Amino acid sequence: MQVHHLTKTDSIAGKFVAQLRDISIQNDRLRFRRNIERLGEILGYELSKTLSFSEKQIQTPLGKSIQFLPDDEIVICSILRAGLPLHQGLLNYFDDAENSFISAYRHHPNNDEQFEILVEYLASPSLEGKTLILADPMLATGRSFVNVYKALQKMGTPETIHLVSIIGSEEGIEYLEKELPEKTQLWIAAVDGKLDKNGYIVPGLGDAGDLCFGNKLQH
Ligand SMILES: O=P(O)(O)OC[C@H]1O[C@H](OP(=O)(O)OP(=O)(O)O)[C@H](O)[C@@H]1O
Ligand SMILES: O=c1cc[nH]c(=O)[nH]1
Ligand SMILES: [Mg+2]
Repeated sequence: MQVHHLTKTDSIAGKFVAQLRDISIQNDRLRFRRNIERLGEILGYELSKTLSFSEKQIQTPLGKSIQFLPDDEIVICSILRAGLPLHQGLLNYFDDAENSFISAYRHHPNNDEQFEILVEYLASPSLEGKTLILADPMLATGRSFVNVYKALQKMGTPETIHLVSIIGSEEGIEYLEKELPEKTQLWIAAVDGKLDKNGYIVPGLGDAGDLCFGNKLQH
């Protein structure tokens, strides 16, 4: 797996990540969602440089212009809930992409720290031969990305797989490297060192789904 780590080099993306993390700013839900969306736009722009381009002739009012345009058939798939604003950011740039939605949540069967990832809802076009962009802002244990990837296999085999995320853990990235095809590319804004006993990224940002949309009951 190739890892593209955005905030290794300084850019305005670092400010958006800082605002997502900052407890004095992150409870402004509108700003929180918009910062995820902005990072989706930036990560989407970066990954667009790896698409396949071909020459097209464009007629302007004054003449003809040669432009190189992407040929990839893109499907953006986001993992509910927290993937929604990231999905919107990607869709702002890949506006003619097809779209998939899939749910994944942490189910705590014994009301303790142990959890399993349940994947239930899936709506997707065929992925056969296409460029799949799988979006989830948090990559903690990596089990949501992997379980979702497995659930998507019945929709066909994508030609290219891009994972887009905002904050990941080193452990989660190692798990993806073991479980996902080698050709997978990960586009991520920041990588943190640790997970706590509840599987949350430290320092991370907290619970991305709740910060976007409000608390949910555990079940
Ligand atoms: O790498 P993992 O250990 O699988 O953790 C990451 C997952 O956890 C969060 O979802 P959550 O289950 O909180 O659902 P939500 O988006 O509905 O809040 C996040 O959005 C990822 O999907
Ligand atoms: O740190 C984490 C881990 C899982 N889900 C989140 O929203 N945050
Ligand atoms: Mg959550």
